[in-house]
Amino acid sequence: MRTPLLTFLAAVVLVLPASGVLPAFWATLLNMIGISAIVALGLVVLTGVGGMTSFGQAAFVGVAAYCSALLTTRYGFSPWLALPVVLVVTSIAATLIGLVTVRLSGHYLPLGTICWGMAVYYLFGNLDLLGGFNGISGIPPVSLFGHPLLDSRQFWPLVLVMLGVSLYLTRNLLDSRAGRAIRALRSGTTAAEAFGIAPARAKLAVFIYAGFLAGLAGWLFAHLQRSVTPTAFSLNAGIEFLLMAVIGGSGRLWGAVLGAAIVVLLKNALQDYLPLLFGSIGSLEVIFFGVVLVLTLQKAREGLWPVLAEHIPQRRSPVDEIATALAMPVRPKGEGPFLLEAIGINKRFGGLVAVNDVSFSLAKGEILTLLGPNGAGKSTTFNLLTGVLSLSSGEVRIAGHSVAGASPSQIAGLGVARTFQHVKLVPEMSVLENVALGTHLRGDSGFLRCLLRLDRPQEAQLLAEAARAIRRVGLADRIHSPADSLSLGETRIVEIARAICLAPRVLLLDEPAAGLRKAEKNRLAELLRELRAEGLGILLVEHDMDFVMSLTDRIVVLDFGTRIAAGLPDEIRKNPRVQEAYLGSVA
Ligand SMILES: Nc1ncnc2c1ncn2[C@@H]1O[C@H](COP(=O)(O)OP(=O)(O)OP(=O)(O)O)[C@@H](O)[C@H]1O
Repeated sequence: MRTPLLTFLAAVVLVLPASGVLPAFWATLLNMIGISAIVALGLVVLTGVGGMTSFGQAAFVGVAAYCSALLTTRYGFSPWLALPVVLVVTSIAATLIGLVTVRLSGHYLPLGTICWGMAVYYLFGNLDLLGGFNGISGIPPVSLFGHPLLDSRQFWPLVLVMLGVSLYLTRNLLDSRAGRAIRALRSGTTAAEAFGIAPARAKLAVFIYAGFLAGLAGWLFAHLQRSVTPTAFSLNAGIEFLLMAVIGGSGRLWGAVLGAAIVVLLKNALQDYLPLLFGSIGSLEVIFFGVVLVLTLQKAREGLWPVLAEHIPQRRSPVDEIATALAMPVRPKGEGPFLLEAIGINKRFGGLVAVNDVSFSLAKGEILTLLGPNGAGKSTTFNLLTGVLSLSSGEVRIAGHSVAGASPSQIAGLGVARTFQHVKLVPEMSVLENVALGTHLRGDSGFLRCLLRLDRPQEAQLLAEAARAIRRVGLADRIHSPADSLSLGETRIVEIARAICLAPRVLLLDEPAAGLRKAEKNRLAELLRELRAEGLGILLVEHDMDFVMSLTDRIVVLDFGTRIAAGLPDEIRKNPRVQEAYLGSVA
């Protein structure tokens, strides 16, 4: 039922305008919706998924439109020949601007995009080569099979095909290893980096992709309008594009199309009717859009598409259970008897010494616990071992190799996986997708391969590996649940499954039993014993003494950042200094 209906609708949308039945005015509106939706799609990925708010996308549309206008009017290029040049030029412009922009964070990022959005607009208006504020006219039409697309009705199928291609590529991207990496960045970079994702590279790639889509839209715009002026690419236009993504649903593909349709149609209606009500006061629609934006953010924070999508049955592709297992990662061979060594490590925060000359080592097939009262320096030690914090002095060695100055991604690459005291999952991603982030370093499908869907065999392997880890930790019935629907205990277990997916040699678990019920703790202890038997070294921070004492091989106790004791569980239990500092305080 669904497929014939969709086919019928698609045929109507494609054929009706092109057949000439639809008035040219409506065909023009359809074209503007399609072109705007392509720009908004870029913003769906950049802002909605990647968390980078940009008010400046209209500048890239303008760069592309002016580039095509120049090439076709001055240098005799055909529009089709100009297209690849336009896309390359826009992507280069996005790379150069992106290199500066993606380093910004917080409110500096949107402010930065406003600045370069305005700068590019004034550049268009002031360059004689580009015709100043009069722009460039006489742009030739695009021809298809020898027929020039002179009329907006003839142009529509071209816009529709380009929109379809953009939707297809973007869908491929989001449903892939590269897409997961981008989605992980929205909840901060710490967890993403811990699994080998390089945030700066992922952000730049998204920025260029959004610029590329804006470039495609700019080319279409130039050859639909057949003239370009700076006004079409002003900051106002940039704000409208962002509005489309937000109103439609900034993280959703179809939200871009819905948002573009709403904003284009509303703008057209407002420009017709507001002057009748208020006289010819200019740009009143901007105020109206402001009100719509505030209402959307209050009533449907995720935009309107998710509200509609609730009524559309979701199709979920099953995990390919028989996908071949991933190869074990090739890592530098271990030197010496220990997987992990902390040698006299220190961390100072201003005048506070959080970790003071602490040393310990972790062997293969061993569980070592770091004990200590609140504020003793355990989490800081974890962050020093994993490269999240830099050492004030001392040395960390992984499998005998010093990791001085290494980033969290590089340390993860050496086989160190971790969980977090404050769970760091991506709330809107499913358990499967969250756990699959742990496989990131075990795949190599890049941005382009993912865009073109050439990553399918490897993607099936990555997802199958994630599904195996989820089954192993006992959460198979929650595999497709969104992470934000889980209990605290379940989220901790999901973090462990994600860590296992890295195929680690060293596993660092920060309070894994917090929030777990008795039966869940027993299952977790069983799992950790299994992992130890497989040769992993496990470093544990945990306050639950029964859990620790039944499981751990050795204990190191910290107090005020200093190591006050180390030994077997029984020795630690009897140590008076420990009882005073820690066990005494919890007894
Ligand atoms: N980024 C930071 N800047 C300044 N001080 C910090 C920072 N991170 C931790 N500290 C301080 O370092 C000390 C050790 O903190 P840490 O979180 O490592 O303790 P912990 O043993 O993990 O405690 P808990 O069990 O409560 O998590 C504390 O006094 C804390 O306030």
